[in-house]
Amino acid sequence: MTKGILYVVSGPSGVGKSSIIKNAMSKLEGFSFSISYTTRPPRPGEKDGKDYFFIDEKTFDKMVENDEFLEYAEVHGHKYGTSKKYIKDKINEGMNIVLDIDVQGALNVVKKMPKETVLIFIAPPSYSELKKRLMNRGTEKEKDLKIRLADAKWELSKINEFDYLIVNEDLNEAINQLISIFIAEQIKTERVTEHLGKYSFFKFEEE
Ligand SMILES: Nc1nc2c(ncn2[C@@H]2O[C@H](COP(=O)(O)OP(=O)(O)O)[C@@H](O)[C@H]2O)c(=O)[nH]1
Ligand SMILES: Nc1ncnc2c1ncn2[C@@H]1O[C@H](COP(=O)(O)OP(=O)(O)O)[C@@H](O)[C@H]1O
Repeated sequence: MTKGILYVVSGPSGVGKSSIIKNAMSKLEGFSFSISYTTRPPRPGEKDGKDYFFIDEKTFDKMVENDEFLEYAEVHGHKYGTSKKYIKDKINEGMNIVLDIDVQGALNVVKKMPKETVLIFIAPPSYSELKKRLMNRGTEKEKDLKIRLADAKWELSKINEFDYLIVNEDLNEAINQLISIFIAEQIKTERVTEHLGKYSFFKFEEE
């Protein structure tokens, strides 16, 4: 069975990660989104089990204790974690997984699963545009907005550790670029040659 690929998408808050991922995934089959656990309160319109699994601090700490996270981190003042079981099961079933996690989480995932992981960074065209998008989204209070913008500086300093960089200026172009990465990674020679059993050309036989 062909193993799935772990596509890890990171970038500052408000850059457009969710918008790009949702759109790209709606156009492809064989991709599954990893729903994280978080202690952050839900925003209006967010649903438990769809956007996140919303849990309290005690439950989160218990999950850490039970080693249930592939990675977890504190981001913008709240805790977030990726389910280890979900990732391992899906990858082994051959499903491609998309993660929307922060930079610390991304760098931890690639350490744990280097062969399966592809790191994709989404950057804003400018810092002022990032600020504008976050303000327009209107989901954060002044204090949380400031934290997210301050954290963006550190996140942007880690771009060079990523395999791909998408600058989200035009949303449609960014979506197409993400889809291109998804597809190109599937046909990398090293991945394809591992699973050539069904193709006869590899045996150089005359038909
Ligand atoms: N390390 C880690 N980061 C996560 C996880 N889930 C979400 N995040 C990140 O946490 C940050 C905050 O996410 P969220 O609260 O949805 O706010 P938003 O980025 O402003 O939409 C983002 O950078 C997410 O990518 C996770 O399981 N692990
Ligand atoms: N290319 C773009 N141009 C203008 N606005 C955008 C673009 N991409 C996303 N947005 C808007 O920016 C805001 C933040 O996007 P979102 O997907 O929530 O970001 P993230 O998941 O990275 O926090 C949303 O209001 C979204 O509609």
